[in-house]
Amino acid sequence: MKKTIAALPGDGVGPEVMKGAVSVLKKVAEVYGHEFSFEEHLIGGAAYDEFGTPLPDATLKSAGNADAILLGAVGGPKWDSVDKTLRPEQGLLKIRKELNLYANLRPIKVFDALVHSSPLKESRVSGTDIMIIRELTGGLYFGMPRERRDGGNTVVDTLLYTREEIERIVEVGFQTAQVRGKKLTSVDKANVLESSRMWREIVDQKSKDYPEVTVEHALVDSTAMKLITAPNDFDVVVTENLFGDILSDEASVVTGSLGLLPSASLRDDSFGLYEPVHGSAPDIAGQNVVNPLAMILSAGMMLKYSFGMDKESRAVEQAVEALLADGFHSKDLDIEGELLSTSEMIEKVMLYIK
Ligand SMILES: NC(=O)C1=CN([C@@H]2O[C@H](COP(=O)(O)OP(=O)(O)OC[C@H]3O[C@@H](n4cnc5c(N)ncnc54)[C@H](O)[C@@H]3O)[C@@H](O)[C@H]2O)C=CC1
Ligand SMILES: CC(C)CC(=O)C(=O)O
Ligand SMILES: [Mg+2]
Repeated sequence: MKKTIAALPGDGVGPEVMKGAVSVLKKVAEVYGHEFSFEEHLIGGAAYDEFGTPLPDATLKSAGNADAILLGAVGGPKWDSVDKTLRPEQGLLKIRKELNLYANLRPIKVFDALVHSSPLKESRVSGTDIMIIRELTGGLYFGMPRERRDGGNTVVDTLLYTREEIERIVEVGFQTAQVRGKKLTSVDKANVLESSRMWREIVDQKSKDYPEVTVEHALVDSTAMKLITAPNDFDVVVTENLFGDILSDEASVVTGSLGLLPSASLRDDSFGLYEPVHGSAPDIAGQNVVNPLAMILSAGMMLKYSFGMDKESRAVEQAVEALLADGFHSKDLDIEGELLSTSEMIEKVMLYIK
């Protein structure tokens, strides 16, 4: 199969991990007889430095015309004083919104080789396999107004959702639960927030269409605790933008490292944007120590969700699983075995692709 992939490395560790995704995909193409071409474009702070905007029109246009998008990460202290509308993170929010990528899938899977490395009890984390489905184009990150008033002494952010926005993400939650363990945990703050109360109503209405799915409503604060104390109790979690952002970083503790979590941002066709859950990690950027596996696993998700290449996607996941089982690891992973640099990890994944 021939596919064009937009590669947007971004800032900080973004370019380092992007090299991993591109190299591994080239290896997959060679082994499985595909033709992948990569078009690289600037986004985030790198784009701001070059063009004065974190999402140049050319980047948006070619990314939108590609078969799928890979994105590294954006942001960093270098752009702290940039006007708020031009900050690197605004480029990321805008590409998600413009391309209508409203469903963010964040698998939280504990690899057998890493159950010891989790700071949590081994018996708790073993076998954990959660799919967090985060609404990605609404809520607090997008609602207007968002401003300072009264000479800067009052601030406003707006949590706004339409019924349609909630319905479509809740539908993704039910459909995912239907083909997985048939359990859906809907996470909200319905004891306080009006948006959460409507969210609950919609989940209850939709549950009538999915009688086989067991639905549980949970408040976000106690869910944050249970994700750590009983991660195995969760299967599919559906939640709004901010809660999903926070809970997924938290859930990375269960897996052993934030550097292991991939994500897919999808809409209703097969098009998608694939990026690690982590950010630009400026504290370790340029040191060849960042864990490239979250980005590589995101490329693996792209093969499955955008290209329908299930066996190729499995090959990527199995390569990662096998090299970890053999003890090869980056600095963030606390396991026995051989410590590798980022570029050595990438080479190793390529060798394990079968
Ligand atoms: N999708 C994106 O582009 C995102 C961008 N950001 C931006 O990234 C910048 C830094 O944000 P932080 O809060 O520090 O979050 P971060 O996710 O970049 O880093 C948090 C901590 O985890 C470590 N870490 C992250 N990824 C790692 C990996 N693959 N391997 C090893 N260690 C890893 C970092 O070194 C750091 O200590 C900010 O400008 C923020 O806005 C944050 C989250 C997502
Ligand atoms: C710009 C932020 C919303 C990025 C982030 O933290 C995320 O999507 O996980
Ligand atoms: Mg985040």
